[in-house]
Amino acid sequence: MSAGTLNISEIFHSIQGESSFAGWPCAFIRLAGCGHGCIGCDTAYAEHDGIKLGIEVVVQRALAFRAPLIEVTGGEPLLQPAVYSLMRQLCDLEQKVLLETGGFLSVAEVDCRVHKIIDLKPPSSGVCDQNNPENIELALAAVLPHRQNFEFKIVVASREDYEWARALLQEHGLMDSFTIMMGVSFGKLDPAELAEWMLRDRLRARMQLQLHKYIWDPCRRGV
Ligand SMILES: C[S@@+](CC[C@H](N)C(=O)[O-])C[C@H]1O[C@@H](n2cnc3c(N)ncnc32)[C@H](O)[C@@H]1O
Ligand SMILES: Nc1nc2[nH]cc(C(=O)O)c2c(=O)[nH]1
Ligand code: SF4
Ligand SMILES: [Mg+2]
Repeated sequence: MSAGTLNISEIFHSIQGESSFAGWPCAFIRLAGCGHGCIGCDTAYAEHDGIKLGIEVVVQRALAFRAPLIEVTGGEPLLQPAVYSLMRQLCDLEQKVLLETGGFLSVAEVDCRVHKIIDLKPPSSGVCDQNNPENIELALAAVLPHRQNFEFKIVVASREDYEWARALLQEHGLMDSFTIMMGVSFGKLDPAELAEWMLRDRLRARMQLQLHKYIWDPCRRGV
């Protein structure tokens, strides 16, 4: 693909279902392709090739929704070199840009204005050993105001995952400095269980449910 082209799975307008921005109307740019292979990924369809679009077309289609947020997600967006220019151009156009990334690639080259929502994959994902430690280092080294553009998300499917997450968060002191979102792997863990674990431990983290899966059919694409 040429430097200014992106492989796009879908561009859609929905209610932001995840992260500390949940509930806001949001334009989504879902890039195609990943290959990371998380067990339980709910977006396997994005693995397959999408349509090739120039950055300027992607920008115009996203802006056309006139939403307060634009989220770049996937698949794994950071696998495509042109995504960095896309996010920079959206920021230059005064857009509030969110990035959803799987945590295995460094966010070092992402524009500091982008709000980075970085997954920390737990043992049940099967890719726990591929979490990139540089992303925690970058977050801890960041100074205000850019430090507030780091957010971490952990999607748990078991008590083992939860205890792994609690230990990791405590080891790096992440709960003292960053928004930590914790959610359940959809249908695999009762949200009430996670809630009770978090309350009992007085975990300084925020629980999320994937709002869009309660508004629409949980398997529906484009929402
Ligand atoms: C589909 S991924 C795409 C962006 C990026 N590849 C990543 O993993 O963050 C977006 C978010 O959906 C979450 N997710 C994927 N499958 C899920 C599931 N079955 N239940 C709950 N969240 C899920 C991921 O953990 C991630 O936070
Ligand atoms: N409504 C809605 N909100 C989302 N937040 C993150 C999503 C994702 O798939 O990255 C997502 C999604 O797929 N839909
Ligand atoms: S990194 Fe994200 S898109 Fe890729 S398999 Fe994992 S959850 Fe799915
Ligand atoms: Mg999704």
